[in-house]
Amino acid sequence: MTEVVTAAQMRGIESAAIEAGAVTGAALMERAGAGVVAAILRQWPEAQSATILCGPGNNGGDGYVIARLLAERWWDVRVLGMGDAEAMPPDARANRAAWQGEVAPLTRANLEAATDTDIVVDAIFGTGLTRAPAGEVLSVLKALGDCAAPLVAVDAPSGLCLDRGIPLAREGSVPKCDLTVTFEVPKIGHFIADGPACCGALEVVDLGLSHWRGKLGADTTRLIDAVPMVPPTEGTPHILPNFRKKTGHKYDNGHALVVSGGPSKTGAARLAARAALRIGAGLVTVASPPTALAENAMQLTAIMTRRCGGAAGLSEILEDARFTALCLGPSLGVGEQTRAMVRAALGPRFVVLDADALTSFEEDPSELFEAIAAVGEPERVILTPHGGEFGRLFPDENAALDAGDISKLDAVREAAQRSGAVVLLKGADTVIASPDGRSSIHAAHCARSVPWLATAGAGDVLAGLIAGLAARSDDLHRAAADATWLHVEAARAFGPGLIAEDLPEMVPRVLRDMGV
Ligand SMILES: NC(=O)C1=CN([C@@H]2O[C@H](COP(=O)(O)OP(=O)(O)OC[C@H]3O[C@@H](n4cnc5c(N)ncnc54)[C@H](O)[C@@H]3O)[C@@H](O)[C@H]2O)[C@H](O)CC1
Ligand SMILES: [K+]
Repeated sequence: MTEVVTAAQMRGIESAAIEAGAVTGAALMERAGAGVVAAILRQWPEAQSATILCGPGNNGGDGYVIARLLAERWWDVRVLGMGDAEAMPPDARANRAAWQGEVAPLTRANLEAATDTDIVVDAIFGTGLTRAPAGEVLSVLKALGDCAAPLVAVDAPSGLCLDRGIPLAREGSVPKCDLTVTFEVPKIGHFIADGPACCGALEVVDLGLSHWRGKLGADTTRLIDAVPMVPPTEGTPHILPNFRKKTGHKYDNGHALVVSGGPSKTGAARLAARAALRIGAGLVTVASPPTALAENAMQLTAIMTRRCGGAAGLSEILEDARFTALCLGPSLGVGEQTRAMVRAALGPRFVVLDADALTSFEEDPSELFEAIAAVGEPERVILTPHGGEFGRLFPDENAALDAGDISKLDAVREAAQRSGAVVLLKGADTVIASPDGRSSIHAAHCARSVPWLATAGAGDVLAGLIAGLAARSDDLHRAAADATWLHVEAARAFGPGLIAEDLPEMVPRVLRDMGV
């Protein structure tokens, strides 16, 4: 998995390399600019003219490099520059001085006059954005949304906070780009909240700063799946998750238990159970209330059924230590009976709590967190809320997230600390955090965008995939990350028209295509 960093971490990586004498800032700026030019030429081979918008810092410096390199290829290049050249940082100033053409002021009027351009390059702000854009530059950022020409962002669409993935100024102030070319390592803001929609396609230029790799610390956020490097590497660069089953007995691949709701509320459990079996749990059993046993049994074959009378019945079933993972919550009903079942479920096995198992603790989330703490074994429980359920369990973190004070990543990290559980907050951007400090982000955007995955029952399937992978795993966070990736891959493999029932059926094809 690729690491993703904050703007501050990126500045640290860059300055450590320069201070160590491994590279000069000027050389980095040249590599950065050349990487953007290569990406533009690859994406728009017919283009011949560009308008480059350069800011007052090193992001602008990259812009002047891009202008020079495109002009050397006989492109018709126009530069709009911001700020006083003398006030720019040294490498940016040098590249501005090396630009032989004119630099017109970066104004909305000058941008709107540039109608005859094939490409617009946004090199206004990158990792150094410290405050909300205002005045003329804000006006320019808003006008960029109306540009007819393709828009390429250097490092970031200007105005986007690279830690939170939200605009630093008011809504509408971050241009929606067609391509964002970032450097060395992608940043968190490229993948969460509004980041993916503003960035468009994302490419990463390797600046050759290898010294930092593997040294960022265990709490560095991981990206589930990788974005293409520039130039593209051989083969598909995505992760090959831990999908291979163990050879041997079916019990060597674990036994997952999925708890069903009552009569006419049983479909969610069967969806989760089928997903768990397809992803490779050795055995899967649906624990069903006696009144729904016939309904479940009539619709299950490879999946077994067990009569389960409430919390006491569940405790009895779980005396069998061969159950290695449990999924509880989908269509279970909200109330004390579900709370009691959650208390019965927590123990020496992986437990996936979803849907009603979460909402049942809305009145007093601390009751759930105390029950999790009482298990005593770390990272045994995962909570898989959508946005609404997250707000019910973690109102403080949710309020700070809504206010834009913290990122989705930080909100989920705090939720993991508060609850003592792995927390997976669903969305087109899914964030997973563990109490041990690990965190992962998955962004289903651009080529991996699957709007048709927003369909009834898809969440039940995700819970089942996690339970199925956890049943034969010793790492719940990893199981959740792999399941999240597979869930999107299955939806991509099916395409539009998908319903939740299709998802487990696509798992074999995805596994086959991966060479599992
Ligand atoms: N990371 C790397 O390895 C490399 C990065 N490069 C590029 O450099 C920028 C970061 O440069 P920096 O000078 O630190 O910051 P910016 O250019 O993003 O902006 C700083 C500049 O802008 C002013 N400023 C900040 N916010 C505002 C605002 N709201 N309104 C007006 N002005 C603002 C601030 O005061 C500074 O003057 C990185 O993104 C890369 O593109 C290297 O070139 C290559 C290696
Ligand atoms: K930019």
